[in-house]
Amino acid sequence: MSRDPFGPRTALRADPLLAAFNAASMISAADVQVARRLGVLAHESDEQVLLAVALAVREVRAGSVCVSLDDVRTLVQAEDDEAAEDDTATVPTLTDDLPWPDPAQWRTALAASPLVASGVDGPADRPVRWVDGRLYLDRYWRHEQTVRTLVDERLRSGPLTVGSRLLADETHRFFPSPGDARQRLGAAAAATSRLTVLTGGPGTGKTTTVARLLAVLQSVAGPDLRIALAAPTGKAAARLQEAVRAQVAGFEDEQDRRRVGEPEATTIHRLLGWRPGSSTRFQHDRDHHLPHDVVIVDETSMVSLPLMARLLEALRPQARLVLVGDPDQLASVEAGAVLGDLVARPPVADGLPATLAAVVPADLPTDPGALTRLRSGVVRLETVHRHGADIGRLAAAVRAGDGDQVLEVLRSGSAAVSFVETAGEGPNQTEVAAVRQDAESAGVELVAAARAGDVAGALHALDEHRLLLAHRRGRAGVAFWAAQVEEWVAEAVGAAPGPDASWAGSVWYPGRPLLVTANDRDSGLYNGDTGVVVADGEGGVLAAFGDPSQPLLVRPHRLPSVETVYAMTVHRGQGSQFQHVSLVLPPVSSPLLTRELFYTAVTRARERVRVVGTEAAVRAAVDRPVRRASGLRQPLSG
Ligand SMILES: Nc1ncnc2c1ncn2[C@@H]1O[C@H](COP(=O)(O)OP(=O)(O)OP(=O)(O)O)[C@@H](O)[C@H]1O
Repeated sequence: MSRDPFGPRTALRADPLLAAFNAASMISAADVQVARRLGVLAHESDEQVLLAVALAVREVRAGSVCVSLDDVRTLVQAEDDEAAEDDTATVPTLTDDLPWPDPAQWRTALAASPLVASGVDGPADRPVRWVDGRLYLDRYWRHEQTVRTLVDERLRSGPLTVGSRLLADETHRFFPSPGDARQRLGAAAAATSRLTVLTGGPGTGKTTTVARLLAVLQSVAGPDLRIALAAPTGKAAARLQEAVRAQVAGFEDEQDRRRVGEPEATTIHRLLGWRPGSSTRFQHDRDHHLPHDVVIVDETSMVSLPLMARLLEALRPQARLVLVGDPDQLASVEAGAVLGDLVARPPVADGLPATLAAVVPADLPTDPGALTRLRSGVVRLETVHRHGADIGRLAAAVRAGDGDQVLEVLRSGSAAVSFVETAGEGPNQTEVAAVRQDAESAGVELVAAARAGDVAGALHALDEHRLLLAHRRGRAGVAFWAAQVEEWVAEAVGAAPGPDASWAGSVWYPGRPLLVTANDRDSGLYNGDTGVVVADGEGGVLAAFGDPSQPLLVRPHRLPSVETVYAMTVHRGQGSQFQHVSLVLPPVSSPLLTRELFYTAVTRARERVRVVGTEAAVRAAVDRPVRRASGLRQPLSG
């Protein structure tokens, strides 16, 4: 990539080695500055060391916990990089042409540097740490060590005592059918282990398992267990609470309903006692434990390494922790992919399969991989209960990284999955016709319901079709496409019978789809919530959010900051589902085009997903799993 030598992305006065990597976009000017400043403080001027530090800073910015020198030449990801927000950013591909230091010399220089603490037991006061071929900013090393140590302690601490017979009866009572084996196993694991990781794709019954698990736990280890439900975002917490309460209300036995009550869910930050002004210190910490006996976290894929470290520290050692999520989705915006790491790491304890064999012997997995993961407390739900087998097949092929299979499903002519194969990198007007049709018909329905004051109808119409993009800006970004959809809808609504001209010019026009962009406790709205402006029947308007059967209604002047949402990024869509999804892929060169992005996007669809782009873009996405470097997946040497 050519670079303006005086532009803001160019590091001035950089040493030749750092300058070469900066010029190739492998490290930013800010990465170079941090490395240089640390070098000055520690009296380190060896350019090889400073380059490694700059790469470590860059990697944390891109979501990794450390930089692995073995993999560094193939590093290409810039998942949530500021620079990658618009679609002019490209994947750096020049890695082999760069003046890489000799690997052996590089390692020797790092191990001997006064800037670097070498090994697990190296000095505690150095800003950078070198362990098993990985270089960490020391703060991230400490977060990782906290997670490793506390997770291992939980897994090694032996089973919790509960009556095996009662547990077997209760798991079978709540998960009665033969097809519920994994859900039974998950519930039994959560009752006996201090750490359970419950994973599965969309619609595999994770939330259902959580709700029934609450009843099982109260029955076998209660009755008055203090249980916390939490999620990384306010929106995810609100959804969890709603889904769990709906499940509990459906329990047949009144005693079960009473035992579980009406659980509240909150954000992890609020659970830990967030202190305004500090993102790292909480009221509950290693010295002031949470009072809960059970903590269940949903959407754990979005939890960063630092936050997971704080949560683990704040738990009482004897409490049960259940982490629920889909590790194949996009990881947290901040560094780390803890859920994925916990699923992939080698087991540190043996006991759980034997404990569970005494409770649910017929439900133990026979597949060796699943049995190995069970030793780390991991139970994966595999059966998809929602309809949409073709979307499931597509998602499975994406997870498996099988580009041929992905294209076969996309081209299969299925009613649920379609592929608009574009001639160029962006779709032309003809290629975009089907997206336009869906966006228009959803928009017309939305406006009609909103004008009629039909809140439930408007909220249903809001989730009818969603256009998802990788980028915020640029030709393949949200800003461009949202304006396009708004224009289409305005034209379609203008042509529809009976438009109501009295709203013309108002920003609060009925049918305006809203995205909340800040948390607001007063109104009960969270960053990421979507809603719609509806007529109140008295000449005014209300904004409606949430569950169509129990909507939250807010007067416009009480709203926190909102945007119009005719399209959104896949990141924004994470945690939500829509009837129909259209995904417009960015160019092959986009660093955001990854397997996780593609998987997250297609699994947002309940009924139908349409992918718009080139075959090359589909293959590139499937071939590029985001590799967030971390040491959690490897055992420590010595
Ligand atoms: N054992 C089961 N038998 C039959 N239906 C089930 C079972 N478990 C869950 N379901 C149903 O499957 C659907 C999806 O379940 P649930 O919402 O719990 O999945 P999930 O994994 O949490 O999905 P998502 O991640 O999309 O929120 C629900 O309609 C639920 O009632």
